[in-house]
Amino acid sequence: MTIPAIETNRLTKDYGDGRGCRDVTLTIEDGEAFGFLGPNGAGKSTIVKMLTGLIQPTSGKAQIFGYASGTIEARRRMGYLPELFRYPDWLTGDEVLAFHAKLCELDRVMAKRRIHQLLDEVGIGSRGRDRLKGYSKGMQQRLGLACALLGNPDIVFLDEPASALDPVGRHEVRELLARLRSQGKTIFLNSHLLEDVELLCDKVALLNNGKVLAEGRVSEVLRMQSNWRIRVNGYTPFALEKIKQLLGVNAVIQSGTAAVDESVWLEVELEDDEQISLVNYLLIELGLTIYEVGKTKSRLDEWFLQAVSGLEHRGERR
Ligand SMILES: Nc1ncnc2c1ncn2[C@@H]1O[C@H](COP(=O)(O)OP(=O)(O)OP(=O)(O)O)[C@@H](O)[C@H]1O
Repeated sequence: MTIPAIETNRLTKDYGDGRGCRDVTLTIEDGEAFGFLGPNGAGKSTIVKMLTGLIQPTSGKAQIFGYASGTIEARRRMGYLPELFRYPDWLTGDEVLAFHAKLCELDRVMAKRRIHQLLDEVGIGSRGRDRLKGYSKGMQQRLGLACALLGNPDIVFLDEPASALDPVGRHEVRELLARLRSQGKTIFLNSHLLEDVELLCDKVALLNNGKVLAEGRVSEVLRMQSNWRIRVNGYTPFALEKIKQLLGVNAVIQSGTAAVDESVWLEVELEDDEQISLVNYLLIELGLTIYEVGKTKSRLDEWFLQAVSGLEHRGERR
């Protein structure tokens, strides 16, 4: 049996007034990409800090590849990009990385090679020779990511790695994380960018008020919902009835007014993605013209919103 990359058992941090997190039990296997979701203040960073050994749990246990979190053996296996960090702005990117290379005990030749390679991978390149005071927020974030990867860790903890990035930077980080995943690294990703989590992660857990509210494999969560928007011309209520009849109650039109010869949007909730080709076929058979077909939005969004809707949560919207 292989040892899980991360295992927690009733992990608890009590900051007083019910803040922190309670009884969090998780298992993340070696090589899995895990997305940790939750509203602001849910306790995500608190858990990452306990897993990386930056703070001590009030009770419960956490292990990294079988080693107690916070021990040198556990820390040797991990890289960490904190949510909020600041390097001295008089240093250059190269110098920040060289300092971290010393902390990782890389020898000089290896350090030089790794620094060069990582600066390229995170898109900083030759600007590694510039002082940080000239870096944008996005560049500082990429440098943080390079620091986290310097020691070639088996697990990377990433707390909002794309928060300061523009869409291009976000796309690049997504690609970088996908590469890490294909190299067999374990990724623990705290993120509010659900689309990124949906694309990258194997498993997700949703934290609310310090407790795990729901968890599962992303493929299972996504299989639960399949919402599509279809822009059609020639829609009639008869078409809707026919689709409902043939596909069952899960196919519903949520919006769209009947207006022959004008295009309208149909919102269709299906049992699974496989049904969309049948819906398209039926619409064409019924004489409608299809202009556009697409999923409504990140479906992890819907899972998240449904799971937390109606629940109280601390944080900004109290
Ligand atoms: N050092 C601390 N002392 C006291 N309370 C704290 C401390 N750190 C965090 N908290 C509280 O614990 C709760 C969880 O905070 P945490 O930062 O872990 O949430 P989060 O899910 O990471 O939020 P966000 O998505 O906004 O980053 C919050 O109510 C926060 O105010």
